[in-house]
Amino acid sequence: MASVVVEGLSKHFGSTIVLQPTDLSIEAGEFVVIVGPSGCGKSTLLRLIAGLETPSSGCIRVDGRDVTDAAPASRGLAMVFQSYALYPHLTVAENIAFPLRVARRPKAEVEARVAAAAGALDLTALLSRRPRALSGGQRQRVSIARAIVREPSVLLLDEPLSNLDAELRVRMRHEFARLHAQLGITMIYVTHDQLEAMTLANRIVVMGAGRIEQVGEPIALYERPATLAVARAIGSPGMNLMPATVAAADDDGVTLRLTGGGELRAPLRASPGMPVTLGIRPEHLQPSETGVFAGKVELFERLGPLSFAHLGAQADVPAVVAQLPGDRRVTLGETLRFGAEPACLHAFDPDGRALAPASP
Ligand SMILES: Nc1ncnc2c1ncn2[C@@H]1O[C@H](COP(=O)(O)OP(=O)(O)OP(=O)(O)O)[C@@H](O)[C@H]1O
Repeated sequence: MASVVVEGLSKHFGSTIVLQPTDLSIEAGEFVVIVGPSGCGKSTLLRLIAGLETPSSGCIRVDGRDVTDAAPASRGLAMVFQSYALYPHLTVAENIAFPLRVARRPKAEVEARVAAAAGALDLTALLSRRPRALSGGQRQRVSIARAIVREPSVLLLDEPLSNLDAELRVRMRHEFARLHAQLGITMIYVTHDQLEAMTLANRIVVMGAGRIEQVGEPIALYERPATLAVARAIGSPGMNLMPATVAAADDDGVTLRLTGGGELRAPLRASPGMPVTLGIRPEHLQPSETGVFAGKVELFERLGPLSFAHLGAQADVPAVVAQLPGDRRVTLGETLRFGAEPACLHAFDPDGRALAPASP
């Protein structure tokens, strides 16, 4: 395993800036997940680290060694792609062995390493099959085995599960967690999937429009998103966001006035008069006779253990999604009203930065 450090790394294609100068430091053995909206530059960052793109500026170090100008194969990294890119005419064993054959490793070493990689990915019984005789999940496991067979110090994964069905995604998610624990390898993993990010990552990197918005432990990003983009990226269903104004401020916090009406106290720091975006997660809304979040139920989703009520916007209240217990009965068109604990409220300034706590 190895550390990966990028400094001032940027990429533009012609006049289009795809990645602003970026710093990121990943420790040896860490599992880092990169999330962010489509087109924000996640794959570009991964491809730059892999050496599949040439940076416009900056440098990349793997375990302290500057690899910015090194060929991909000499960086000590391996990459797993969304499309498994297996050779259809080769067996599973031959596919896994391929990188070792290209590197002209001795036969006995190839056999031993293929057996070890196949064992780690539970593929031993399938070694003589060809890819067309495998399920999607098995194919993806072969592509991972092929990536780890050279014992890379860092494994880069670009949306490795996005071609799989929901059940397989869950199984493979567990595989990745197990593989990381077993091999202790540094992993950098790009995904759109909330659950993959929250459950697999030691740290999540949230990207937005060509730059890193925030880096931190999953629960820290969930509890204290530093920007509006992070608030949107972490949590499912997403945080409810609505316009408000700072009506008053004192040492204990602020009074926020919703644009449509209604006031809330929050232990945050801001100047009176400032327009803000108020944020509250669906799971933090509590049924309350006097709450300011209210509306008619337009959509009700029952997931079993819990439910989500989507309340339509009214003249004086914004649209919100609220989480309810799974056994709660709700009729469409019924009016529900919710309040929230002040400590659960988030607010973001006009530049999208989270307001600081009133007492740090
Ligand atoms: N070779 C290229 N030439 C021009 N623009 C490119 C090139 N490759 C990528 N881009 C642009 O760079 C931006 C970032 O692309 P990238 O694939 O890194 O995004 P992403 O966050 O991985 O997106 P997604 O989640 O949809 O895969 C996109 O707007 C894309 O169109």
